[in-house]
Amino acid sequence: MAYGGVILSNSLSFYQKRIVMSSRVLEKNGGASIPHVLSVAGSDSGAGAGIQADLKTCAARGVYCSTVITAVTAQNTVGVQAVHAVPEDFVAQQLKSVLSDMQVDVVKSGMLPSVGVVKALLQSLTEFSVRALVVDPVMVSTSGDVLAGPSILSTFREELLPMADIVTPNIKEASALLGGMRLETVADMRNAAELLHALGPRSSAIDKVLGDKTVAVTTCKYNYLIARLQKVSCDIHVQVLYGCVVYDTGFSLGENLSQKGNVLVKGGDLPGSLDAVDIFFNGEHFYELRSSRIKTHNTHGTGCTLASCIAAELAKGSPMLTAVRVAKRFVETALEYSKDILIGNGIQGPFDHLLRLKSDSHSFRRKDAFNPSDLFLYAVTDSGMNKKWGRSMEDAVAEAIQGGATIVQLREKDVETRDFLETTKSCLVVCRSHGVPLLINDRIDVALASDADGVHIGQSDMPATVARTLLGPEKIIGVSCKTIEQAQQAWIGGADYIGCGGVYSTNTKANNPTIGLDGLKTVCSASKLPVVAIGGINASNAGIVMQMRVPNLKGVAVVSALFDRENVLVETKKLHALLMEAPSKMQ
Ligand SMILES: Nc1ncnc2c1ncn2[C@@H]1O[C@H](COP(=O)(O)OP(=O)(O)OP(=O)(O)O)[C@@H](O)[C@H]1O
Ligand SMILES: Cc1ncc(CO)c(N)n1
Ligand SMILES: [Mg+2]
Repeated sequence: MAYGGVILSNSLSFYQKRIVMSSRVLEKNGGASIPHVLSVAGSDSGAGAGIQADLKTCAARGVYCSTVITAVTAQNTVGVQAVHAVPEDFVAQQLKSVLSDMQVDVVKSGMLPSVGVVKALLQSLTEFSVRALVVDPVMVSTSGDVLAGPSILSTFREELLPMADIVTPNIKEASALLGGMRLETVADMRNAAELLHALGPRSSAIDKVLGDKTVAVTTCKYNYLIARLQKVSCDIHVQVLYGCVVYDTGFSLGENLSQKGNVLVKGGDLPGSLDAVDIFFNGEHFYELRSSRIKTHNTHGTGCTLASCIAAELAKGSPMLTAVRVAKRFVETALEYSKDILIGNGIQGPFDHLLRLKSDSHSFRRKDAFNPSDLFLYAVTDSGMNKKWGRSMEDAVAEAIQGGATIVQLREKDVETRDFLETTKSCLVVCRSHGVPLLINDRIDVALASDADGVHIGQSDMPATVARTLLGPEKIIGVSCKTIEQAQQAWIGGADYIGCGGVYSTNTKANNPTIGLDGLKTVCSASKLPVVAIGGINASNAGIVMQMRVPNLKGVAVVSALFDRENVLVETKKLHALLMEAPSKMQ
């Protein structure tokens, strides 16, 4: 059938232009388009909810997030102390700045403190097309403070909800939107979801469409498609724009887009419920989404997080129900991870979106990035030796530390990766409980996976600069160097120390030319990094190495002299005592 395909509303032609424009930009920069959520919300100074939660959620989900700030709140774990609404025209200005320049996939709204701000948002959505609108109808914080007053209700109901692809009220908000209806059970929540759907999402957009006899435009469709409605004769058909090519889907409006709106009534605050139950209703089916209720006080911002995660998943191309399920799981995981963290003195703390702050991985962490005096007695393990003497790696490490080792490196050339990772994790527990850093030889992947303190790499491993990029600024990187040039490269690459040797010949490294005491002296004198001497060092020659008193030499690294012995504890103690006695620059 004929559908003309040429009659475009202003917004669609704008969008078309933008597709063309952005493909030009992509061509020019050789870049790729990335999923993008625009969060239109309030700032929470405590950073658990609002804009800050949205930024962290999108970062955690791998989606870019731009922000339009509607209000600045003075807020903490106790409550909301003050609210400063951003002037409406300034909200409009921020919307224009972002939407006129960036290709936003999904808009997520949170705190909209006044009717004027809602109108500014609605106005921009008619000017700039996006694929979806997620509305979190924020009204009252869990602490009971009002973030958007009752005067907003009719605008929410009549103008914002109808534009939404999904609306995510909590129990109190659903009740307020439905004129104070009581919500006390899951059955009440279902009822509310149905009523809100009837009120709601997308319906008036469609009314507007039907009222407009020439052309109808809807702003979104998933999976990177933009849907467009067009009135042709008496039929309304849905057309889909993919890139700049127009397809007619053959669906008529009634069967398709009228089902588009979705409601999620969140039950985080449902009294007396053992599970955290949310009700999802898409106009056709109800889904009861359940997860176990995490016992924690750290739930501030769950609502904002859930909505921005839904937005992030939609931006990546997920269908709605999948996005909602992923988002619920994301909140549950973050709450479980953060249930014991302590931030603030109030009754409802924030949680950790990036799953990085937990105290047990930090309690014995080095405070400073790297302390060169840790190189004093450097124990390097060897699984062959431990096997020979019938002890586990964990026991060997524990004995070395008890004997005075100040840093440990796991040097395991012949173990399976899976076993190595498990061993590393157990050794980390031992090392952390003594505040001793644990490094991994060569295996950056194992260091990352186990969250060890760093790596020691050789000249044939990855360059220090690549290791630094992979490991980030906080991890320790040591590099084996024999020459001044290599030491210089290690410094440029962002290493923390160098291992210099072999000073004496050794069995632990085949075909490794020794550089002798002279070579060690030469490299140490030129090095900009602290140095640990390595290679054939034992109780009989450690004193000689140390008494050289060369600059930057901070300690000795030992393999066989500690681990190719029957009693690691005794040997380490012996070497430690010897090093302590020596009049050297090392300490
Ligand atoms: N203790 C909990 N354990 C597991 N999930 C929870 C818990 N509390 C809330 N949730 C989930 O978090 C999401 C947000 O729900 P909630 O009803 O708390 O929203 P909200 O009140 O708008 O949040 P807030 O105002 O704190 O930002 C829902 O999916 C809910 O089921
Ligand atoms: C700014 C802001 N937005 C949303 C909420 C709801 O949690 C909050 N407490 N603060
Ligand atoms: Mg809540």
